[in-house]
Amino acid sequence: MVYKALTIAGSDSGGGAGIQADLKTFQELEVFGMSAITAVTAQNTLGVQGVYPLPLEAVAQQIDSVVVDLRPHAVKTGMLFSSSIIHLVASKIKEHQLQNIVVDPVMIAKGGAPLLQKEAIASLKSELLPLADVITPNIPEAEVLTGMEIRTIDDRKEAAKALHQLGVNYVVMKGGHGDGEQLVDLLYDGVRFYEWVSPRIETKHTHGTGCTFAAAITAQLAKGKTIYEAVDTAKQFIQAAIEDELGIGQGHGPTNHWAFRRRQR
Ligand SMILES: Nc1ncnc2c1ncn2[C@@H]1O[C@H](COP(=O)(O)OP(=O)(O)OP(=O)(O)O)[C@@H](O)[C@H]1O
Ligand SMILES: Cc1ncc(CO)c(N)n1
Repeated sequence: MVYKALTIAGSDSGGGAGIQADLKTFQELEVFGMSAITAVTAQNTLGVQGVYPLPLEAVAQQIDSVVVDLRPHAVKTGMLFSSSIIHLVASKIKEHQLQNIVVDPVMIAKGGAPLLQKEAIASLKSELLPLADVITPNIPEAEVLTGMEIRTIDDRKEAAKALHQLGVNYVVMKGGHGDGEQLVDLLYDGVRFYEWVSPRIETKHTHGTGCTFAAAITAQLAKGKTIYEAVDTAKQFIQAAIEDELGIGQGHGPTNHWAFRRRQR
């Protein structure tokens, strides 16, 4: 059986985040990766130098082309940029009855460059989240989506419940932006909370951690793994990718997408 996953996201010319991180991660986890590019960014480890959204027609056609011929087992969304792209992606998910939808609600790049227009947040909540099986916000994204201030682990749990209420089946709240030496990632399935606690790795090379983590979840769901198994593997994947740093670029470098595979030997 060949498992297939589609990423609908922005291109990161620097190769560490966006479409490139997703495809590399799918490949490393032995899932055939396909893409529909929403925007091209000129980007490197120092920041985002340019953002060029594609015409809606180009985004629609890429999704149609992939789906009618190569039907994916799972779909990940990343940088969607505008409310019109969000509207389009939501209608394509419905039209093609796509399954295992993982929404990474990408809003800003590490250096602060906006990857989602402010006015698109309402469409993200009302149009895309009700179709999502999984959402993978970091803490600032969860704050924007819920309007809540998140300080404690209990706050994170309240926010996860609020996101679940918007129609998402599984909320995976990433803990990279928390403070303290321990990192806590949470999974909420509407009934129970599951936690992954790990030591914070001291490094500046964390460009694309969020994309890579969500892509690993998507790849595992494509293979039919449960959400718990998918998050567990994604956690090991990102841990290895941060630990075995490549140390490339002058700024916040990319993670190491082949580290997890090498450790399996
Ligand atoms: N310094 C770190 N040490 C260990 N794990 C980390 C570190 N930073 C992030 N992670 C892990 O990486 C994953 C992504 O988390 P994070 O909250 O950084 O996502 P993000 O902010 O969306 O990333 P980005 O926007 O850079 O793509 C989580 O599983 C998190 O626990
Ligand atoms: C294209 C793209 N998507 C997502 C992110 C978030 O890391 C980024 N920096 N660039």
